[in-house]
Amino acid sequence: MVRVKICGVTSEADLQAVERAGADAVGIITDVPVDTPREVTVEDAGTLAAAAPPFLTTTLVTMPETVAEAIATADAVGADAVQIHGGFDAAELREIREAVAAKVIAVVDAAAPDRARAVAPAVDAVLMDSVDGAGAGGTGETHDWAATAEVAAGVAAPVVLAGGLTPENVAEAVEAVRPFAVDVASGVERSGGRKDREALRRFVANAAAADPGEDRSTKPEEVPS
Ligand SMILES: O=C(O)c1ccccc1NCC(=O)[C@H](O)[C@H](O)COP(=O)(O)O
Repeated sequence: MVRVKICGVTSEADLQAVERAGADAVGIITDVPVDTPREVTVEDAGTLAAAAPPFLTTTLVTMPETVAEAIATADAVGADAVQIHGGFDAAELREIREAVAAKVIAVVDAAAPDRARAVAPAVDAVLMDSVDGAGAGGTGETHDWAATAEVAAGVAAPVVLAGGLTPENVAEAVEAVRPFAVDVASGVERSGGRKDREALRRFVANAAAADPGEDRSTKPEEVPS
């Protein structure tokens, strides 16, 4: 069953709505050098992460300039996972992963899928996204799902599909890519940074309906090169 992460929650009311809609994970965005209505302060990110109900995985989404900054922000927020935007190489991501008490998710520009193959062994998951020139997400743009499907089938790490997903296209995306999880920010909003309850419910239901229930919780030990 494909997992669902809802990204860019800015209030406790939306956090509860995400959980009630049946999502598996929630993204809390802080310390990003771009203008987005989904960003909260580091302090508020920590408060939101602490307020999440049990069994809803909290994910810090951030764009650090250095390894030290990534570790400091992860420690300050205390989320279950940390999603790292930026051009960190495998060694740097491994250093972050060894230092933080959280799963590490590397964001990869879907237009440059070779980086996914390079960093996958160093992280807990790879998130293939349609990023902007600064490496930020939340663009609302889809990308080449066939190329991302090749990544999902070919790397050992779980692959998360993001970029331009909506309640209307998520089923087609799941069928095309067969990802471990799907992730959405702008596609389930009523206005910037505020989630739409009905869109959340339809997104989760449509993603689940598209998944045949095949077990992708583990990857084969041998993967094609
Ligand atoms: O959503 C943002 O505004 C954002 C800004 C800076 C860094 C990351 C950001 N979002 C990260 C996510 O995980 C989004 O869910 C992902 O990029 C998909 O966004 P969308 O295309 O709007 O569904």
